[in-house]
Amino acid sequence: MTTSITSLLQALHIIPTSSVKQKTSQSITTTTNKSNVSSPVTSLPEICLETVAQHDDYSDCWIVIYDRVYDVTNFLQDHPGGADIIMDYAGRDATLAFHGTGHSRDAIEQMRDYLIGELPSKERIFRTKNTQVLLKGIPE
Ligand code: HEM
Repeated sequence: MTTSITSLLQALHIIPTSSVKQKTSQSITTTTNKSNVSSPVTSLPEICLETVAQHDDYSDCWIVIYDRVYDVTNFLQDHPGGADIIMDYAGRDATLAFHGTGHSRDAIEQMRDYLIGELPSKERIFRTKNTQVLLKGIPE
């Protein structure tokens, strides 16, 4: 369970993917993470929730997942779960619905194609300084 949460957080670039510390009975070794995860996002434009809310229809649909903003307008018709289910969250935060649906690693990788920005720090829920504290126990 911890492993799958760690993988999800790594794939979403909430925690680093570069290395994974593995505890063995004799020593702690550091190994390279060989999973097929692209390099972390560096800098993204800040987009506030008020702006996201203005993009809430089929011809212009933005959503927020884990404090990152995605323009999914061109993906709606290709979404395997259908356009309507995403439209329920158009212009809003869809993190819990996205996470609750149990998307595959491929789906998480695919999100990158639609990434356009991230929330300003004061509007973030997941990627905050406190999150870093909460994630302290998770291997980097
Ligand atoms: C950029 C955002 C999204 C991407 C790239 C994406 C991608 C995908 C992909 C590739 C699948 C196929 C199964 C899998 O590989 O996991 C899928 C299925 C699904 N997605 Fe999404 N999705 C996105 C957002 C959402 C959101 C916001 C919701 C919910 C509100 C959602 C609900 C679902 C559901 C219910 C399925 C299952 C469809 C089925 O198996 O019948 N998705 N999505």
